[in-house]
Amino acid sequence: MEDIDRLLLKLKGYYFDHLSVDIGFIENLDDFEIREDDVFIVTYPKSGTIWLQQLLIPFFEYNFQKIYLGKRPSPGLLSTHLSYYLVPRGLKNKRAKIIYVYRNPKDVMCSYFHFEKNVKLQFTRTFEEYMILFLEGRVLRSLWFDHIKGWYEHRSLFNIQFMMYEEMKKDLRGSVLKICKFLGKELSEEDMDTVVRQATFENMKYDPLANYDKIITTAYGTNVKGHFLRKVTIGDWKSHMTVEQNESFDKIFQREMKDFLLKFIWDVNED
Ligand SMILES: Nc1ncnc2c1ncn2[C@@H]1O[C@H](COP(=O)(O)O)[C@@H](OP(=O)(O)O)[C@H]1O
Ligand SMILES: CCc1ccc(OS(=O)(=O)O)cc1
Repeated sequence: MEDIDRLLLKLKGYYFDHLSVDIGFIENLDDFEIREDDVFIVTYPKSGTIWLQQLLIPFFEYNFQKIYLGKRPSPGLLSTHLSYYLVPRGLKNKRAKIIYVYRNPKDVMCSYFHFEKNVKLQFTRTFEEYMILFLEGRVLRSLWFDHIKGWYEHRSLFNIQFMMYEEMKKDLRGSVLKICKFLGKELSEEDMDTVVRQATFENMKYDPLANYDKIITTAYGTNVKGHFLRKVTIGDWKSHMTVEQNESFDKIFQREMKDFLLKFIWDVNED
C-alpha cells in the first residue's frame, strides 16, 4: 500500500489526484474572488455532491473544461471537496453561502470503494485494504474525520448550512425547502414539484450529465465501468463490512467524533 503517495498528490496537507489538479489554481486559492451571490456546495466525496448539483455546474477545483471562473454567470453555483482551511478568503469572510452535505461515513467509504474500483482500472485493493486507507486518510481528499470536523468546528467563520444525505433521502421535499430558506428563495408548489422530481434517483440514474460521463471518460478513459449514481441506500455498509470491521470502525469513530454535535443515520429504519 506504499504506492499511495505516488498515486496521489499532497498539496497544502491535502490529497489531490495528479490527473485533475491545477497546482497554480490551488496555490492561489486564497485570493479567488468570491461574490456575494455565489453558492458553494461542499462535500467529502460520495456524500451526495451530484445530487445537490443536478445540473452541470463547474466543479471548483476539477474544471476539466477550463472554464474561466472569473467570468462565471451570476449567481455562481460551484461545488468543492476542499477542506475548510483551503478555501478562498472571501468564503471565510461570509461573502457567499455554503451548503455542506454529509453522509454516514460507513456508506461514504463503501460508495468510494466502488467508485475507485469502477473508475480507476488499476485499482486492485480489497475492501479490507481500502478500509485501512480510508481510516488513515490515505485516499483522495484525505481523512473524512478531518473534513467534517474542520468544517463544523469552524462553522462560525462561514455562512453555512449543514444538510444530511440520509435526511434528504427520507424527505427530499423538506430538504429542498430547507435549502430554499437558507438561500432566501421561495418556490411555487409547481416549481417545487419539478425540482423534487428532477432530483429523484430514478430521474438521475441514467442521466449522462448527472453521472459526469463525458468528464469522467475524458479524464480516466473510455473503459470506465461505473456511474456516479450506484445503489443509493442507507446502510449499504451492512452488506460490505464484517462484524470485526464494523467494530474497529466504531472504535475509531467514537474516538474521533467524541463530543461532535451533528447526528448521523446509519440504518434505513432509523429516524
Ligand atoms: N438522486 C439521488 N438520490 C440519492 N442518492 C444519490 C442521488 N444522486 C446521487 N446519489 C448518490 O450519492 C453518491 C455519490 O456521491 P457524490 O455525488 O458526492 O460523489 C452515490 O452513492 P452510492 O454509491 O452509495 O449509491 C450516489 O448513488
Ligand atoms: C468533475 C469530475 C469528477 C471526477 C472525479 C471525482 O471524484 S471524487 O468525488 O473527487 O472522488 C469527482 C468529480
